[in-house]
Amino acid sequence: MAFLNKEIRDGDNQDLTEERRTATFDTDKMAEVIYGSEKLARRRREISHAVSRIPELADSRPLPFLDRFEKVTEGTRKLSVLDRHLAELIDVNDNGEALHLYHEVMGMEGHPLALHEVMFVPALIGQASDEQYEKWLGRAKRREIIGCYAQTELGHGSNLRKLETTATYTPSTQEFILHTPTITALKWWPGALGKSSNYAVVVADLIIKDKSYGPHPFIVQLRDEKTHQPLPGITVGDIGPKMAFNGGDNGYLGFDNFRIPRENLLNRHSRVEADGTYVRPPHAKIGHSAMIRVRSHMATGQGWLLGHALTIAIRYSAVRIQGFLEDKSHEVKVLDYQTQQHRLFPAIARAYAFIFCGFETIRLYDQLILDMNSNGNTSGMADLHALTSGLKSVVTHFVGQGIEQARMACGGHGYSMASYISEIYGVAIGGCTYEGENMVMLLQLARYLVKSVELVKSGKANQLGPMVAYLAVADHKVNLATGPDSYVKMFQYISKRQSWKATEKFLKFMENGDSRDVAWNKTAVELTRASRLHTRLYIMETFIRRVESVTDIPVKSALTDLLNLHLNYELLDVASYALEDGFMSSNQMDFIKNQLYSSLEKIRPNAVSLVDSFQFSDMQLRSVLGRRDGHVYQNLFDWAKSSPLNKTDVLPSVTQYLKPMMEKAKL
Ligand SMILES: CC/C=C\C/C=C\C/C=C\C/C=C\C/C=C\C/C=C\CCCCC(=O)SCCNC(=O)CCNC(=O)[C@H](O)C(C)(C)COP(=O)(O)OP(=O)(O)OC[C@H]1O[C@@H](n2cnc3c(N)ncnc32)[C@H](O)[C@@H]1OP(=O)(O)O
Ligand SMILES: Cc1cc2nc3c(=O)[nH]c(=O)nc-3n(C[C@H](O)[C@H](O)[C@H](O)COP(=O)(O)OP(=O)(O)OC[C@H]3O[C@@H](n4cnc5c(N)ncnc54)[C@H](O)[C@@H]3O)c2cc1C
Repeated sequence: MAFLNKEIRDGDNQDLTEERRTATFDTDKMAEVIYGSEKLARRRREISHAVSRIPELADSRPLPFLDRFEKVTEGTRKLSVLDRHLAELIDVNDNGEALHLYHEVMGMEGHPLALHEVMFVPALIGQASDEQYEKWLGRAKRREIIGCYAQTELGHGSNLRKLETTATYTPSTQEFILHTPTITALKWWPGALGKSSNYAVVVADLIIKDKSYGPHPFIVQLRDEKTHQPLPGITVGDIGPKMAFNGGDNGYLGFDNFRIPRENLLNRHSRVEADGTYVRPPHAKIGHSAMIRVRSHMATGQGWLLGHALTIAIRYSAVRIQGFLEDKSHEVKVLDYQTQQHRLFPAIARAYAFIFCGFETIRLYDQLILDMNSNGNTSGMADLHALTSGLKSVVTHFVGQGIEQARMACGGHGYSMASYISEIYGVAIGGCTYEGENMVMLLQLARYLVKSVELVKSGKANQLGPMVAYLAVADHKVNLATGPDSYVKMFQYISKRQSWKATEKFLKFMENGDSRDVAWNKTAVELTRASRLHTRLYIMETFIRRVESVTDIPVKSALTDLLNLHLNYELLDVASYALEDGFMSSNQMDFIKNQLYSSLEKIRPNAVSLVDSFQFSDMQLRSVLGRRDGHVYQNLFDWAKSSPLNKTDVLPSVTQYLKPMMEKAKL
């Protein structure tokens, strides 16, 4: 018999199988929606299956038991095995397949190529001229060279204009001299810089004839291509252990008057002529394109990370039996508790929402690149910068929260590395910092919102882009019972009110004599609130659009339940903004709460199937609690027994220190 949930197998934990039997939709069809196409969803399954038949690609031991050195070695070993099998496993020209293969095999703890694919190659694609393409891109794509993206310094990350590494042009030799003038100018943090990369895109302050032209990207060789030794004038190394990503070698880098040829300034958009004449780019911030790209991809990537943690927590919650409801002779699955559902189901809805929203943002990014490359049109940059700044901040924050709730939802075992949730958490919350610290990026979006409100105030509402048009719309009372559009209208009211209030507060400080920067700082918390609300509205709208476009009726129906939960949960979370001026009534508040509780009940039978639809393999999850077959307890015991501490019954530390202490106490 064919089941709708495709994870059902003989011999699985019965409680989990029972959950899977109640699915109202086909999990393969849901996976098509999650991954955007039938082909990618199917290929993911095929690739996972093919990987499982190559024993060398398996982790040699559970990763939590490896020390840092072993993690780096293990990641590199697997990369070399992958390299031999790449063409048989995937279509190497298909990014979706490649991304899945790397996640499956390499996990999320970092590896030598992590930044090569994510930033080095994209920076070349976005910033290199045709000649530079010719010289570097092929080599990079074939991985003859391995690169990273070295921008952040020990003393500066957020404020790019103050990067201290200099690239001084010398017309007599037609070279740039890269130099690290102070300790704070050391590049610090770049992924895969410390030990793996032999090249980097280095962002440095361009100086010509004593004049600074601000940060520019240069391609720089760091190590000898044969020996891998750092070149003379280069100091490079690993920055040490981190909260997560410990299979990766985030690094430091210093230059001692290191010379590179003039052609190494990535000069698709701006260049320096032989005589030192500077040719400006068409848009001042076009050099930031590699960052915009990663920010555009983050919502989807982070949604998947949240999906990992929830797959573990939901499956485990169906297997974990504890406490009673009505029948005192049978303990229940912890998934039956309303508090457990409230902890986990809204996060499932967010994971789906972030993935869908991310796809839409990636399309906007791809369109911008097309426009820039085909006709030099950079007009979409400001909009996309504002949007992705807000999105990366809101999504990473909520994903962190959601993963932490997933951990707590697994009780004591969630705290064990056997759950693997702490690793997922460490990786995900890195996103709150990298690609722009969240507060800093929220304030970037706020600049855009304030400007938009100022346009409306000065009678130029017709110049507003579509995403902020609501800032000029007159207020109307909303009947929430009429469906998703009414929730959007209520959210628009809240978001608009906050943007206006924050802008007016900011303007008032200036009227009272504060400088723009001081007034901005005094309003900053209110401004970040406006940015969050605007971004949550965008996420809500994209979720609605995606669900409306689904054609498979059972899938659409299950997604509609998730969407309704999302709408009610989101509105409840921000209701105080509309309650304080009476725009929302207390009856409406009760309505939202009741809708939310009834959504939890509706979703309950599909909970396991909604996370199964992510189709993460056991290898990818690396979690004893989240195993597909639900056989948690025996495997937890086996996992614990494999701890290196259990190799002997009596540890040398006991013999050497503990026993003498105990013996002394006896005297
Ligand atoms: C294919 C897969 C891709 C990605 C993977 C995605 C997700 C991963 C998900 C899961 C992870 C799983 C595994 C992880 C594996 C690997 C890890 C992956 C990636 C890690 C990479 C990390 C790399 C880095 O962190 S690189 C360093 C990043 N650094 C920053 O982001 C610095 C932040 N600061 C800034 O960007 C700028 O300083 C600033 C934007 C804050 C200000 O810029 P600037 O000083 O230049 O501007 P101002 O003068 O203040 O403003 C003038 C106006 O210019 C506007 N502006 C600024 N920037 C832009 C822009 N880019 N475009 C357009 N306009 C811009 C600004 O708003 C001002 O406008 P106004 O009109 O005057 O208001
Ligand atoms: C896992 C990881 C991977 C990374 N990979 C790379 C990489 O590959 N390449 C690379 O170049 N870099 C990388 N980075 C560095 C990262 O991009 C920076 O750390 C990040 O941009 C934050 O900058 P910062 O460290 O200077 O933070 P800071 O700016 O020092 O932040 C400290 C505090 O100051 C606040 N703050 C700073 N400025 C303002 C402001 N104007 N207004 C209000 N508050 C402010 C922040 O909100 C924060 O609370 C990585 C970082 C991590 C954690």
